[in-house]
Amino acid sequence: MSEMLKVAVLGARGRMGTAAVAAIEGAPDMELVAALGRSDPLDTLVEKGAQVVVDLTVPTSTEANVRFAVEHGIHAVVGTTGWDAARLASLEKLLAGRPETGVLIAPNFALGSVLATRFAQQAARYFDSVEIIELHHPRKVDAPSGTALRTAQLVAKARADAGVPAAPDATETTLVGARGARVSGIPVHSVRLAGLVAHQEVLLGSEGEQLTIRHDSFNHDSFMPGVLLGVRTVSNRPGLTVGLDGYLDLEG
Ligand SMILES: NC(=O)C1=CN([C@@H]2O[C@H](COP(=O)(O)OP(=O)(O)OC[C@H]3O[C@@H](n4cnc5c(N)ncnc54)[C@H](O)[C@@H]3O)[C@@H](O)[C@H]2O)C=CC1
Ligand SMILES: O=C(O)C1=N[C@H](C(=O)O)C[C@H](O)C1
Repeated sequence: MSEMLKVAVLGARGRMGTAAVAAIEGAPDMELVAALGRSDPLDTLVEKGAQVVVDLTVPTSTEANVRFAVEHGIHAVVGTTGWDAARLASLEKLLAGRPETGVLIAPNFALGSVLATRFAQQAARYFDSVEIIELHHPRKVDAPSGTALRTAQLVAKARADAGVPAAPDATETTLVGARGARVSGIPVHSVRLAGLVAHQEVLLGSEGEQLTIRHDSFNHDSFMPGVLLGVRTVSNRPGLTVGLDGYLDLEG
């Protein structure tokens, strides 16, 4: 029998962390060696011999956690938001000195969400206008969501690559924020509403028609197959991968 993969979770008592701990404990090929909260020392990862760490913490903690893991040769699967271009570039530099270590930064682990973003990329060039609405529970600490940021960046790139002109918009706003925030030129609107979990709509419009690409996560279990896929794959993918789509065959 092959050896169990030793996995640790950071942010283990949060919404995602709690679900990840249960998923890892239920996986026949994994052993949960540490489940750490905010005040637990990162040295525990080394003491417990973690091979893969799953970071599900907060944007202000995640970079230091991942850097610690990489510096100690531990692969990292990261769901936490807050990884802007500067942080990613700095992490890539660190990984260059650790060529055997893999890091996955996944803005969204739900397969449906990954597919929805891919479909939006594919559709982006065919419509005059694109806007994104992301809707989440009110305890979410950041806005816009990491998923919306990535979707907007990929949609904008697809439109730029195809030479699509900027969306028509003659509006003169009388209140700041009325047209959402611009991410790579794409308007992104954030809704925070009691009862919601994680949802996103990409609205694509042209004269006389609209395409809506919507994904809904109704609970945190929706993210767990992606987390487990990340944990199983990361050690075979040295360097930095951004987006779970990097571990999936979506071309077929
Ligand atoms: N990639 C994905 O599919 C998903 C990503 N997320 C993201 O994951 C992150 C966590 O989300 P939630 O679980 O909803 O938040 P949460 O607030 O329920 O949990 C975060 C936990 O991390 C702990 N924490 C903070 N700093 C820490 C540190 N240095 N070490 C260990 N633990 C620490 C907090 O005490 C808290 O228990 C957010 O950035 C969220 O946007 C959430 C859902 C899905
Ligand atoms: O905080 C959340 O809940 C979520 N965060 C991620 C994001 O910001 O995109 C993923 C998902 O939307 C849930």
